This record gives sequence, C-alpha cells and structure tokens, in this order.
Amino acid sequence: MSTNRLVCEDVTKDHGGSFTLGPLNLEIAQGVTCLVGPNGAGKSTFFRLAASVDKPTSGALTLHGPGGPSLGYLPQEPQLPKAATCEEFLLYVAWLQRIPTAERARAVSVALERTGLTEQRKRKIRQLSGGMARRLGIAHTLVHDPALLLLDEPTVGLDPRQRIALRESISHVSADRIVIVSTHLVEDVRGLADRVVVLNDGSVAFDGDIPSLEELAAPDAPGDTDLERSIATLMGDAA
Ligand SMILES: Nc1ncnc2c1ncn2[C@@H]1O[C@H](COP(=O)(O)OP(=O)(O)OP(=O)(O)O)[C@@H](O)[C@H]1O
Repeated sequence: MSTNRLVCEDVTKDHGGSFTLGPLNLEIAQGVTCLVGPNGAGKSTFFRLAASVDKPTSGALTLHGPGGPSLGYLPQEPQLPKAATCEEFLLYVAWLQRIPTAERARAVSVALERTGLTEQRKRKIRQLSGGMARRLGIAHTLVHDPALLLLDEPTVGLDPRQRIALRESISHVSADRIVIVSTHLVEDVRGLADRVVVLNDGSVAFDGDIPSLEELAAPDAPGDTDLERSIATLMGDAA
C-alpha cells in the first residue's frame, strides 16, 4: 500500500538577506514530525514552502500520496468566525474546499469526531475554551482529509490539560497522514514526535527519533532532562 510522503530535494530559500534555508534533503513520512529550532531558524520559512504559499529559490518539494497532494495548514493565529457555531463554520469550510453538497455533513462530522468536538458542534465559537478553539482550528484543516497537515506552534498559550487534549487529537489524526508540528516546547516533542528535525540557522542540525536525540545531550548543557539538554547542545548553548 502506498502512503503519503513529502520529499524535499535540495530545497533552498533565500530571502535576500544573510539568512538562507537549506539546502534541505528530507523525506517525511506519515506520523508526527516535530520541527524544532530557535527563533529565526527557518521553521516558518519551511512551512510556507511546504504549504506552497512561497516557492523555493532552488530545489523541489513534492507531496506524494494515494489520495492526491492535498494539504491543511494551521497558522499560528488562525482567525475563526466567533459568531458561528463549530458546525456552521466547518460546513462553510467544506463548501470552500469544494466538497460535494451530499458529502459535506459527513466530512464535518468526521472532522469533529477526530478532534473530540462532536459534543461542541452546536456551540458558538466564542464560547469555546482556548484548547477547544485550537482543536477546531485543526478540525478545519481536516475537513477535506489532507495528505499533509502543517501545524505552526499549535499548543502555544494553552494550559497543561488543554495541551494534553490537543496532543491527543494531533496523534489521532496522524495515523493516516503526514503531520508536521513546529514547536518551541520540549514537552510537545516528548508527547508527540515520531521523528524530530532540529533546524538551526537554516540547516538541519539533527534528524531522527527521540532516543537518538537524547544521546546527544552534553552533561553541562542547560536543561532538566536529556531531551532539553540535547536540543540546547545542538543550539550551541552548552556551557
Ligand atoms: N519574507 C521575508 N523576507 C526577508 N527575510 C525573511 C522573510 N521571512 C523570514 N525572513 C528571515 O528568515 C529567517 C528565518 O525566519 P523564520 O520566520 O523562518 O524562522 P522561525 O524558525 O520560524 O522563527 P520563529 O520561531 O521566530 O517563528 C529570519 O532571519 C527572518 O528574518
């Protein structure tokens, strides 16, 4: 059975200043890949390329998938229509996504179910908690069942319980698609990542799973856990 894959071949992005992203050579498979790195490392630049909002300066990103190259993108500050109910909003998104009329209700109920919002479907968006609103943001990227989901800092500003519920939703939806999550939070990496890509100054400083990342922890690097110390080590923060 073929599965979804995002292939980056010699991808670079030059904004015209001193920063250049890449060249990146990555093949990202299904499951959750966490993209980690300090401010300015190039995470948002990569997301804009992967979301086709921006074109690479050189190289190519190609999304391969049995269902076609569809994607969902949750920006850091999604704008949700506060006066609508969850269901009304998602039905509107389904219309925007050109889902045939007869299939819209089902697409919406699947997206609500996958993000744990079925019971909230009749509630106005303004009445949702921060965590539920963030899950609705994910639901709206899922209505058309995309092969690739790009989530930019999805857990920022949530309390610990909301973060856990959101991470569960993200893990749940990664079963049959590629999910790339950009995050600053080490606990998100621990709770979510099948694979971690650490970007530093536009280049891949690490690409692998959590146990192999933890092996890189310098004992004198700042942090309370091996995972924190290994990321700090890669950033050059070791004392
Ligand atoms: N449109 C642009 N024009 C010029 N320079 C840009 C543009 N977009 C980003 N940059 C520069 O590219 C570099 C990488 O920025 P990017 O936003 O990709 O980093 P990031 O890892 O997402 O950081 P953060 O965690 O702060 O969001 C920065 O030096 C930034 O100033």
